[in-house]
Amino acid sequence: MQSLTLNHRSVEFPSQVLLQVENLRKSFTLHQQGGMQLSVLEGVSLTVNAGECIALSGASGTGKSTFMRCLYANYRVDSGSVWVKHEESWLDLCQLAPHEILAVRQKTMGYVSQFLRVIPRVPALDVAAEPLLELGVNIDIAYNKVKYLFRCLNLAERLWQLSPTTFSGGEKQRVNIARALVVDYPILLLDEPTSALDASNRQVVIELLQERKNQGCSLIGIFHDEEVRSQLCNRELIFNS
Ligand SMILES: Nc1ncnc2c1ncn2[C@@H]1O[C@H](COP(=O)(O)OP(=O)(O)OP(=O)(O)O)[C@@H](O)[C@H]1O
Repeated sequence: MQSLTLNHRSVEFPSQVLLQVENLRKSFTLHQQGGMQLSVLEGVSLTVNAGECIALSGASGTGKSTFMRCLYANYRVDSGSVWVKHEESWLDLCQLAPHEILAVRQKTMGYVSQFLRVIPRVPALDVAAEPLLELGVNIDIAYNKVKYLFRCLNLAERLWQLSPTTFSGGEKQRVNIARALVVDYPILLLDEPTSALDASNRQVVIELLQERKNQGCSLIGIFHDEEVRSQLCNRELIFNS
């Protein structure tokens, strides 16, 4: 067991745990509907160990994406905690200042969103290398790592120096995956990472993610694809309306 004190609270989790969600509650205020409160998460808890893959499952509209956004601290929660093992400390993401959240995102928690945000004129190589460069990694090392991932993901070499603005959905998705895998994050959040891919590229992504799992990375994701779920996931967290 590891015991640390932070934010006036002592937390203790077994050493294999990387993420601990406690009693998370999130509601939305619908301002356009007379300030009506929509309660989406009503006390969700989850423990994730190193090397585990958890699928967030359940019908449409039950709160899977909302939960993911809370895990990445995109949403302010009503109550509850998201404890993350960041370097050797336990931090509650729900209590952190913006610059501390940024540090967790840079080193500990990667996120593969469904859609790549692209900037015209920035080449795919730079888009994918950016998270490593922000960590101060030498540019040649960063480019080599991205090139390795692009090759694994069958992204045609003629595209590497082009901005992904005009790429197909599947090409953009592979750039996005390379961008998330370029850093060895201990935790990866995945929002339908293979939704735009054909079967052979999907299999490549499954294998790359399996490799990360074997190295001890925790994966938490929304995987509508049954093939991805069956090959990767150890457990499901089922959301109900
Ligand atoms: N920013 C928001 N403001 C108001 N309501 C929201 C907001 N985001 C989500 N909701 C509502 O919260 C509920 C859960 O949405 P969420 O996107 O988390 O579901 P989901 O399980 O991911 O659905 P799907 O599988 O269709 O993507 C829905 O009723 C949705 O309308």
